[in-house]
Amino acid sequence: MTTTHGFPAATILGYPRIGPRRELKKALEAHWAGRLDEDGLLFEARKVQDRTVRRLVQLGLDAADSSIPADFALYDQVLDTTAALGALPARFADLAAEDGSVGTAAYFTLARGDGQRPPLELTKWFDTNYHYLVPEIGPETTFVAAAHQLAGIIRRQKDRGAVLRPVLVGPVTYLLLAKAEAGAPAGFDPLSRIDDAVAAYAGILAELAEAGAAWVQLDEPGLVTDRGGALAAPGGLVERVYRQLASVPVAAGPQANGRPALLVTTGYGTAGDPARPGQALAVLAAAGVEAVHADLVRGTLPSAEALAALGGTRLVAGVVDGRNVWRNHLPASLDALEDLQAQSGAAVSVGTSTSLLHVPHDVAAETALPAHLPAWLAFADQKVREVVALSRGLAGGRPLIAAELRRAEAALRHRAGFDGVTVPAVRTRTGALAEEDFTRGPADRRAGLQQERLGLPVLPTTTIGSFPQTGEVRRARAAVRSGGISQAEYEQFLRAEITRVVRLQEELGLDVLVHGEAERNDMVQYFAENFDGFAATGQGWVQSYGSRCTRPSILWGDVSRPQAFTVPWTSFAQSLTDRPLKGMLTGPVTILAWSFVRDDQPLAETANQVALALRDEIADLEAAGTAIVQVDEPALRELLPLRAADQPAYLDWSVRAFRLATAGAAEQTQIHTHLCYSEFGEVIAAIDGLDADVTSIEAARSRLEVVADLAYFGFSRGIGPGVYDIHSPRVPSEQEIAGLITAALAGIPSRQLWINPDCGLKTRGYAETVDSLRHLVAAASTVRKAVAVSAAGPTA
Ligand SMILES: Nc1nc2c(c(=O)[nH]1)N[C@@H](CNc1ccc(C(=O)N[C@@H](CCC(=O)N[C@@H](CCC(=O)N[C@@H](CCC(=O)O)C(=O)O)C(=O)O)C(=O)O)cc1)CN2
Ligand code: MET
Ligand SMILES: [Zn+2]
Repeated sequence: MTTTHGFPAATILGYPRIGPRRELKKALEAHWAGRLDEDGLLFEARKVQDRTVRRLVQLGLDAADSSIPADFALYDQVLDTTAALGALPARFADLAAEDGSVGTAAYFTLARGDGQRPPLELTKWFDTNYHYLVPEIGPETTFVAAAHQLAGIIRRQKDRGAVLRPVLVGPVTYLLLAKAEAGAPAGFDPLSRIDDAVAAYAGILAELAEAGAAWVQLDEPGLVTDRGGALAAPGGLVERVYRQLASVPVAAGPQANGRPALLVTTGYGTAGDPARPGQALAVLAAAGVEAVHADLVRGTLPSAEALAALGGTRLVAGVVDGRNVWRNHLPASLDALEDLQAQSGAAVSVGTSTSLLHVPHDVAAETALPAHLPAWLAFADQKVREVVALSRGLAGGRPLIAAELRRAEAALRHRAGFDGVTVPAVRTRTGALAEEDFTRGPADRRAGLQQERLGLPVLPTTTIGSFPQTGEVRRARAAVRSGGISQAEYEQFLRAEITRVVRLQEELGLDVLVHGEAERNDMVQYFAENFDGFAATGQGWVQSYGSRCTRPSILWGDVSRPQAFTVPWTSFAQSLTDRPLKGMLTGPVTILAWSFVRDDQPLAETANQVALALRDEIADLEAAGTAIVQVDEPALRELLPLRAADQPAYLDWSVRAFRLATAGAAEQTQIHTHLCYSEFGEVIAAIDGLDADVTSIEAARSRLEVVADLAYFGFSRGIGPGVYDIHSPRVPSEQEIAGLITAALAGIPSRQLWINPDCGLKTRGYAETVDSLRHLVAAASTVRKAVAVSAAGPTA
């Protein structure tokens, strides 16, 4: 399959790392729990690597021609790059070995902290549900060439007969994703360290060439953002960086004193200036890079002019979607590839739009999907086959893959005409929506009516919804799935669990209670399982961060809600207590963000269908007497387009979908929402636009920075900035929480302020949860007294 420049005709940017049966997840968690030593962990990790190489060869990639990426991060690929560069923040400086390299134990300390030192911060990888560890770069950060782990993998695979292509985050994206290390001078920009970083990358390239790598893949998705895109203009930073890296001659092997050939990838959008598609690729080509990749699913086709400018540089055309699970329309992809080939003059390889990290392993592992669905789908393994087929068709002509083209065409035709894909009743309903369906009465009038109904104290305390999902809860769910216990026994178990959680909250003295969400495997999957138009997978695990995975559901058809499903649990919980208890739903945007969504209609249309399904559930909760309903939107910020120009349209439809879900509620019904996993300062106007009566926001880690943004904006509704960081087992003291509440009161009037944790408690254990909530309630009570005194002060 090797052609000019020695680059393979078919490749993928990356492959799921967690293993088809989550082998790596299990090994990691056993290692962290002390049940598996480091050698045992690395042994398991190598097994997953070897299996990946074997499987990819089976699927049609070539083990000897660099078409298989060495993309084997134990925790996160950005952390791998931090480790290869030895770029440790000062608080972890002692973890580096003498040559600056980072061993396995140190690697996990960076990822997870060690009790005294907080770990690197986790944040969203572009607009996905994958989270990376944020590099912390200061004026003094050292950069070394210490890609020993990666070089070791390349050597070991070479001994086994495979020449793999090592993958690193490229230098520009690495520094764009970094934040300034604490203590750096105000305004310090990590990108100002680019020359030092590039020198280290050059050393890493030499190290990898010596280990036997013929090609190295540098991922530069940062170039598809506004900031990174501007750097890719002709004569800009990107050109300078790659000119420098490419200035060393290509030569692989021990003592070759050269570098591997370079593939620079640009997934998740259009690199460079979106008005000049392909220009950034031409810039990279001019700098001397041997191959460039374009995302042709999210990104735009390069212009003819840009293609002509590629010269001898190979184009890897990312036509197979790395982020969704729909079977590729192979005939259309082949048309696009043939056009590209004709226009560029240079050679075109076939690839994926991004790494396949975002999709599950294999459709064939699914045994319980509805019968019509498997033929419409492509998970990672099927996508590899698509890439290989397209590359054969491109090189050898259509007749060579006639059968594949026919099957793809037939599957897509079947999908387009299938019953549940277009449900007239659903269409009629969305077609008849009017402006009033998106609007409630004035917020201040609602607030008055709600307070009359609820009679809450000032600074009311509540939690975000879930209580710890203990092993017992998960085991009960696994048991009912496998038939070990009956449905009735499972429900009995859940009622006992709910009763315990309600009693605990009463004992703690919380003002607004929750039922604890014990019946939910995941806050999105649970809803998908109860809506029509969705399917859930059995083995479709996708890495979210570190060892944590989710099974995104597949939204394949028109969505509706056949019957109430949260009402029985909420009503049962409410029947146990006189305090108000929140109904708990996941919002439309988050349901879309964390599922694989149909690609045959605009997201906005699908969002309205999901919103109406939720609206029906809210109506049933109200009918059952529920006074407060929370509709979580933790992923509102996640789907925000990477380019500022695309953001207003997104914020418009996403906010409207939330309003459609909630605006049917009576004015006396208090609507809450919850947001987390992001900085929210920049979308406060949209949060205000949600028109929820009360909004809880993650804030504890940033010491309530969001309060200043809220005050500046003049946010006028109920607001609960988190005062307890639930992402760590640490128990905050009463004084610490009281301090945060007092700080919040500096920007938020007491009548608006709610007291709550940052997020749900499902990942925590009971011991720390109970102590922390005790401190939270006590702190609220102390500050409440102070507020009452000062309010009474002047007039008394
Ligand atoms: N969808 C989604 N995306 C999200 C979040 C989220 O909560 N949901 N939170 C943010 C952070 N991401 C996260 C992602 C996953 C987890 C997480 O805890 N995942 C669990 C799985 C949760 C789950 O689906 N559990 C199922 C299945 C659990 C399971 O593995 N069961 C065993 C058997 C049970 C046993 O014996 O323990 C099996 O099937 O093999 C259940 O409870 O029913 C894990 O990786 O371990 C946490 C945060 C952002 N994105
Ligand atoms: N209600 C949900 C919970 O408490 C909200 C989580 S946001 C990721 O778990
Ligand atoms: Zn949350």
